[in-house]
Amino acid sequence: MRSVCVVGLGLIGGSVLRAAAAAGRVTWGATASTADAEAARQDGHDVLDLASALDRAHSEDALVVVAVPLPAVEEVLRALPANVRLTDVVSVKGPVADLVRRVAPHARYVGGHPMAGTSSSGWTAGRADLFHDAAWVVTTEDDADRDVLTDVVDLALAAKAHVVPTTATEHDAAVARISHLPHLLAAVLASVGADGGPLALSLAAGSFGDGTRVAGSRPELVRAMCEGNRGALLDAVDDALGRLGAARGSLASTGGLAKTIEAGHAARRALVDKPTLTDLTIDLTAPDAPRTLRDLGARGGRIVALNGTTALALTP
Ligand SMILES: O=C(O)C(=O)C[C@]1(C(=O)O)C=C[C@@H](O)C=C1
Repeated sequence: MRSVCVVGLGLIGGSVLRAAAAAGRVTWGATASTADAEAARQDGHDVLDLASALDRAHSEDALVVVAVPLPAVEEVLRALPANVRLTDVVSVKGPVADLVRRVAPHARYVGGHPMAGTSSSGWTAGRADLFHDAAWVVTTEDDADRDVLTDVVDLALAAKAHVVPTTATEHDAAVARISHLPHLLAAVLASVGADGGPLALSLAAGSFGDGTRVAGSRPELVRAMCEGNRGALLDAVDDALGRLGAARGSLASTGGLAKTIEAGHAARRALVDKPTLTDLTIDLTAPDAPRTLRDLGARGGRIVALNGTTALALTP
């Protein structure tokens, strides 16, 4: 079992460290936050300064997991020893891959992104079970290091997530729609509601609470996430504005909103209805493995188990 070094011990990094430790891995971490470091140590985890944590990762051939916000990634990459096994959990993949190519081209990098979180932050908000049943994206570019790909899949499965393979570009376009746009819409919705005054807020119930939950996240983290995916997010915002404009038009002219509401209802049902899955075995070391995995991800398939060099995957 590969050892795991987590850099950044906030909600996500702290949860990765806990999950890996709970799965029996040797783990240690590093963080620039004194509060997170103290809290993690109090919970019995090994927290080192960044240089020592990375040195140890190098000498023990561990997997380094970068779990800091995008604006802080470059500094961590600059501190990396040569040829280290590297992944990250940042919510955009293209910009991180570009940084790795520019700043740490020697790193053996495969991007990752667990699709789980809460609106809380910091070590104390983390949980070992945060990733249970969550999707954990693994980027499978054609030149992906097969060994590190296996390490990242293995870590995700140890955290009881399932792995969704895709490319950085496809990932960024997808999360713009299902994560970054919702964060932006939640911020807008929260402001619109609050501007309704004390009466409106005193009446706020399920729909307003659900729709604005993530507006409670730390603003600088949401900002880093959205700005880091600017191009894809602008496309998603344009799409949303177009649909909102059409809905406004039909509400104003005919009073009929049926099309918008029925389309949304069908889309939501498709999200909730689980596809039927069948077993499939993939050799992760095969030359065409990245492409095979990407095809699987594009069809809504996922990796749910690893057996040596093979992944047992389920596909619709
Ligand atoms: O559930 C939440 O609070 C989240 O915001 C989690 C969420 C999302 O669903 O948008 C946010 C960012 C992560 O990169 C992945 C998942």
